[in-house]
Amino acid sequence: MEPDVVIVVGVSGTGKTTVATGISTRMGWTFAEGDAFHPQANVDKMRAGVPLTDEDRAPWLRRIGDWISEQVAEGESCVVTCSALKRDYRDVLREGRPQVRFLHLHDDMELIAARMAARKDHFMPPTLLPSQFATLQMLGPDEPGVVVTVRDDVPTVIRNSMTALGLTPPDPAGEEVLA
Ligand SMILES: Nc1ncnc2c1ncn2[C@@H]1O[C@H](COP(=O)(O)OP(=O)(O)OP(=O)(O)O)[C@@H](O)[C@H]1O
Ligand SMILES: O=C(O)[C@H](O)[C@@H](O)[C@H](O)[C@H](O)CO
Repeated sequence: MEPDVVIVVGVSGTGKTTVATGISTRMGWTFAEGDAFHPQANVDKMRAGVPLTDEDRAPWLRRIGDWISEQVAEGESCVVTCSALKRDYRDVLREGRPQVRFLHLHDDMELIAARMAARKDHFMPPTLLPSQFATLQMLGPDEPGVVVTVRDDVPTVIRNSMTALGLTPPDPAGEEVLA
């Protein structure tokens, strides 16, 4: 069977890591944290409160794409986080990888800013959130995937995301335990 690939996209703080790990656990898929593929210079820049440019993001997107290709080559279904704010970035991730679908987590800036403010030990400062929204191009109806609101609690957002993507956990009893 063809492996499934889900890329969880959206602005910083929208819950990509939280939801992607939830899907990975429930589905038994491999998971990668997109932030781990940033060159150190990108992390330093974001930590200093400076938004990344297209040039900064290019090597990062390539690395994430390479990781996905490795999973597919091994027949592994996978879920990976990557803000992929622009359609061009998502096109890079999809190019040559027909399995890719996007889960775009989204809500208004006020809600996400509050969650970022409460989050500890993360390099991304909440001051960068307005630039994330300014750069964001919403997932288009002609792109593969779904848009899900993140207003609900974590188990509900994970459940809504999986339903929207048509994903059923191999062991349905597992979901209650994890929720
Ligand atoms: N549905 C939710 N309800 C309440 N809090 C949430 C929800 N989803 C995520 N959070 C919290 O919001 C914060 C941001 O979530 P998370 O780190 O998963 O976002 P992210 O999109 O991966 O961020 P980044 O792109 O900056 O790495 C975390 O502290 C997380 O625990
Ligand atoms: O494209 C970007 O501007 C960045 O990559 C960010 O979105 C971060 O990777 C991440 O969200 C940090 O928390």
